[in-house]
Amino acid sequence: MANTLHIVADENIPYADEYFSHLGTVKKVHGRSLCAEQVAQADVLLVRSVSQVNEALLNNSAVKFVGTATIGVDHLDTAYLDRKQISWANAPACNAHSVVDYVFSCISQFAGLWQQLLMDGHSVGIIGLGNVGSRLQQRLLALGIKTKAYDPLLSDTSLPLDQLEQVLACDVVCMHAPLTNSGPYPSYHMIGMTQLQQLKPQAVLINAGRGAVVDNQQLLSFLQQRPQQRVVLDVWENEPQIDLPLLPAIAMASPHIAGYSLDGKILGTAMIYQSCCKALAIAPKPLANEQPLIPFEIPAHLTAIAGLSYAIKQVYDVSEDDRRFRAAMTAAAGDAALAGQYFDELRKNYPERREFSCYQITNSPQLNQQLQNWLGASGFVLAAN
Ligand SMILES: NC(=O)C1=CN([C@@H]2O[C@H](COP(=O)(O)OP(=O)(O)OC[C@H]3O[C@@H](n4cnc5c(N)ncnc54)[C@H](O)[C@@H]3O)[C@@H](O)[C@H]2O)C=CC1
Ligand SMILES: O=C(O)C(=O)[C@H](O)COP(=O)(O)O
Repeated sequence: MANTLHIVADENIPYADEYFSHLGTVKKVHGRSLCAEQVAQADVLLVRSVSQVNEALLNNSAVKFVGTATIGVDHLDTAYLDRKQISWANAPACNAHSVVDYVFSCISQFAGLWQQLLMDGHSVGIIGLGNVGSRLQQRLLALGIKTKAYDPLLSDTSLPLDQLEQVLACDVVCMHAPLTNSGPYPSYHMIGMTQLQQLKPQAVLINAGRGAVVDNQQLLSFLQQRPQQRVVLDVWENEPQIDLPLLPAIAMASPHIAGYSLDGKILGTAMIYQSCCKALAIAPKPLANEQPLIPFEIPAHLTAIAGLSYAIKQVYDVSEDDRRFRAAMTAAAGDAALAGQYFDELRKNYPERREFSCYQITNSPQLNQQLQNWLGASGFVLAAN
């Protein structure tokens, strides 16, 4: 079967040619406007979260494998795919550390927040303790920060789980639940006015899961009543045409890029390549992806908290995402279609961002012990003494 497949791939899947071209022809498409005609002749379909993969798209095609280079699968009608015996795969955890880096960068944006979490016993609540939530929890616990976690679908975890009310009462509340509309705990609009009112007034709410897990209209009403509440949104209802009046009320805003580290994206491609080869019984070709560590220094005079914030902001400053996003939305001047176009363009042209684990702090032996410990716990690589 090798070299004969018709592969249709979202143009925003990095290294699709490098991975897939030995299997056949790779045709690039615009993911958001993908239509049935474009997949009619395809054997393999490779998508991102912006393509709805369902009966309407695949009914007249011979697609045998669908791969999504993402963690989330809410854009796939997996029941349909299973019924039609079309193999499919996502890329679990591919960009999970990227999302955790995003949360760390957000925490660094709020003056005094690291101090409160690291020194004053403040806590982080996590909604959805899967691949992202559990990695976030591990890094926070390694820093000595208290966490609470709500995940009603997990029965087996070594750490105790909490009620939603307890998680909402934390000082930082991070949402990492997938978007689901069915089952015993559908997440669609699970955070509405009632839950928002349970937040502490000084708390920070971060949604880096899926937009519609938070009811955006109720969020806007809530923020009109409580404008000082700090809310971070990476994901929005009805992307790319977000509710523009909500934006000024949001403390830190980004266009669904929490998982957009280069490392997470490449891993997503590699994972669906492996799954595709397995599903079609093709031997995968070995592809080296070893990247050297990036050397990085921290001014040795900094206190531990200042040093941690410095390191995070130097390698990934989410306020730059916020600035670009607001500028683009302002330039759209209330034109919803244009705003949607700019939202997608920001994502398509996202600057290269590497994960914390790609950076080696070369002068770490000269830093104070507390800072060394915190940098290591945050995911940075420390140079040997
Ligand atoms: N903003 C971004 O760029 C990114 C967003 N995501 C989103 O984050 C979500 C989570 O990613 P992973 O942790 O890798 O997924 P996962 O599938 O490993 O874990 C999700 C966890 O959420 C739990 N969950 C399901 N419904 C819930 C509910 N109603 N309340 C609380 N918990 C619930 C599940 O039991 C599971 O443990 C993805 O589904 C995706 O939608 C993922 C990557 C990047
Ligand atoms: O992996 C996921 O799930 C995500 O949310 C991705 O970061 C989404 O990226 P796109 O597929 O929308 O480019």
